[in-house]
Amino acid sequence: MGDVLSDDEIDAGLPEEWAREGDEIVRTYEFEEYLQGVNFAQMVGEIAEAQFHHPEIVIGYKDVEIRLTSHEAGGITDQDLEMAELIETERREREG
Ligand SMILES: C[C@H](O)[C@H](O)[C@H]1CNC2=NC(N)=NC(=O)C2=N1
Repeated sequence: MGDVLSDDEIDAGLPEEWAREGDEIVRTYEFEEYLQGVNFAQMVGEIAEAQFHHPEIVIGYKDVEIRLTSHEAGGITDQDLEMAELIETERREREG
């Protein structure tokens, strides 16, 4: 578990489309079908288990909100930024 990052480090490392909200980074993904969102949430969960770093996942009708923070560190760390990058990469690969 890394240390909590500075505002500048967070701004520099935040992937495109992600936003910072206090001690969390967040992105909401839109889908055409409900089950596409459910499957996406499963993918995120698998990445989280592999990284042992777990986001909050809120599945809506045709969207999924992902919120990341490092609970033990008490803020945003490299693990959160890395998780966001992994989610982005995996989603791009699956979208083709
Ligand atoms: C005991 C503690 O829950 C574990 O070390 C892991 C599990 N997954 C985690 N996930 C997140 N987001 N933050 C943590 O601090 C964290 N800690």
